[in-house]
Amino acid sequence: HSDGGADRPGSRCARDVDKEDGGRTETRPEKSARDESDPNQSKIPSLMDSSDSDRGLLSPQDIDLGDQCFPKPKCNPDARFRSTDGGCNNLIFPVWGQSNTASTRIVQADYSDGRDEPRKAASGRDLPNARHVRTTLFKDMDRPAPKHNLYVMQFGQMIAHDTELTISKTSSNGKALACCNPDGSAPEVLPKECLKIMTPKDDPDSKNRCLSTQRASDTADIGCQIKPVRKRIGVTSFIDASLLYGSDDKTARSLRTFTNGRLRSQVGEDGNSYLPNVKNSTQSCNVAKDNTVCYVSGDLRVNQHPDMSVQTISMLRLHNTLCDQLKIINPTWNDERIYQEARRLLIAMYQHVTYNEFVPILLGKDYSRANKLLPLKEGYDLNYNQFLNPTTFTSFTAAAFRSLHSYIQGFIDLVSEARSVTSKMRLSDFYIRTDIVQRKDNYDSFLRGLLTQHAQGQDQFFTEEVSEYLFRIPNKTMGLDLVSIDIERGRDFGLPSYNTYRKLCGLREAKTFDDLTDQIDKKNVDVLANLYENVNDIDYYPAGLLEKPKPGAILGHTFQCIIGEMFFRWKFGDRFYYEFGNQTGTFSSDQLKEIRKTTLALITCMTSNIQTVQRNAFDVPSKCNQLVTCKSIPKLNLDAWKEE
Ligand code: HEM
Ligand SMILES: [Ca+2]
Repeated sequence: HSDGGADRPGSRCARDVDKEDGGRTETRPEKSARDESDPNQSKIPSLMDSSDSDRGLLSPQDIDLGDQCFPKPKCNPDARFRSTDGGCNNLIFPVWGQSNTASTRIVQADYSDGRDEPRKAASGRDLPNARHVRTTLFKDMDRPAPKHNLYVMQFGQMIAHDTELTISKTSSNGKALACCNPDGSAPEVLPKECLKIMTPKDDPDSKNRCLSTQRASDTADIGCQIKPVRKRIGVTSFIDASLLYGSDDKTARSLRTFTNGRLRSQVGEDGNSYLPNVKNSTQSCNVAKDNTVCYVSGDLRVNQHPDMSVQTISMLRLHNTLCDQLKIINPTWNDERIYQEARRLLIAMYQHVTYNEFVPILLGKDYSRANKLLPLKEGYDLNYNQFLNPTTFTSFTAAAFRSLHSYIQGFIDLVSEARSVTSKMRLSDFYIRTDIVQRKDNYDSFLRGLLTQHAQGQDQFFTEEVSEYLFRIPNKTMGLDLVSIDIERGRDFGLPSYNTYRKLCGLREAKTFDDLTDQIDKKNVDVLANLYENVNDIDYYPAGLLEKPKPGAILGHTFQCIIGEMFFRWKFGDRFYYEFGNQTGTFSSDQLKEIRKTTLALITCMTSNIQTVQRNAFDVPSKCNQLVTCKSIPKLNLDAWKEE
């Protein structure tokens, strides 16, 4: 394949707007794309005309219905730092975004019994088998993203883990619930707390293979009788690095050294620092010995695969580096002060990369700008909105954001400083086995791989490493199917059908299958018409994935709209968002100026031994995005943190 048009040898490189001239030059590579006529410019729901009540937005009372299931925390309105569990971020609705509460919705749930039973077809029959939908529509094809690297995937997964953790249902005696037999076969009768993902009977390859997993725990499981149920959420909703620091005080304390603000770490053979080891590796990782390397951090998914660990270790090193620098600048600061200041700065840097570099890739730069998602170039943003609920909502987490599972590569490159691939790692050989991360210089090689290897494209193809071999254990040939889980998870979460999201996002309601061809290729519409009885039956996740990407974006209309809405709420609904003025957590204007220098390239250089990096660290290196030395990447001057 070839790279994106602007990168062709001989063509002039488009000037990089944000990182080189402060955004004042308006010559953008997407300009021609933007000019293509798009009759349905999508807007995020929060910015749409609120008099258009037919779109199905949940009423304000319904939005915080879940709050009544949880005690209100007592708040200190003057606190300068975020709480660990996210509570009290909103001083009127202090439960919003707090961990161990419930996720919210923006449209009404669709459960067949109005309470918690998965949706049915309009006819009253069962919806099509999720595995059948998956194998029909979402096969494996090597179609790399033209320009974006695997870091886009990895950074996205970090945000996913930062903002949502589904809690699994347990059996009625509170014990862990097994949905499949130990040998991987399907039980005679599936427990009712399990997702109904069956292998079709006529599928010879997967006879009696069990693809089920637990349903998500909800408010009824903790004795709160609201209807429809809300799904529980195990982490803080905010983009606040809870995956590094923890989402509750006990976890947060267990990760600290209580000396000079630093987080606990272990030193690898190469003399660099890594996340600390979990006590019994065999319980948390798929390894034979208790002392094998296997990590702990603020989120228990840290060992899901090596790149997830690498990403979290990068955050750990950033925190500890900031602590060391702040200590030198302010020698009198105690442990608590350094910890909180470093945490606050790290979150600000991470939010800046998120809104300045990551969000425009997903949603398109023009769309991001038009919907107020891009950071300001200077000065404070004064648009904190205390009535905007930042709690992670279900259509985002159970459908739209998961579509990035399409970006996953099945074989992960380890790459040398000269940018040659030194080895390829099969993803399913390393699920929950991260002990290779700190062998030799693998950490740097994984990181260079994230920077250099193309992601898979955002399309209807998924690597079988996730759709056939998810969590495959060594020596076993089969695994789970993440895409079937995603489809069935949407039903578990009570997501209404695709048509609801079309309306919400300003598209015409489809009365017939043919009406879908405004967003979805006719060929795929025909497949949908074969799978589903009625146009109102179609699940949101598969249909959203089939939508044609919007100009300059990697997502189609309704995923752009839903993901846009979520990032809008995480920004304007987060009182501690780094650009806000007039808040208790506001940075000084000198500090804000420094924070805005942050780039993913800088963070990468600060947290590794990599010598060279491309400036646009979410794009593969190319003629227009050449490797430069880390020394030449602009740095933050922390003198702005010196206290008189
Ligand atoms: C190798 C990479 C990845 C693997 C192996 C992976 C695997 C998984 C698994 C096993 C789940 C739980 C599924 C369920 O039971 O419902 C999940 C959930 C999820 N994933 Fe991924 N994922 C990866 C990357 C990503 C990326 C790149 C994104 C987005 C940018 C993402 C977004 C999500 C979201 C939002 C959830 C729901 C979280 C929750 O509800 O707890 N994942 N993923
Ligand atoms: Ca969080």
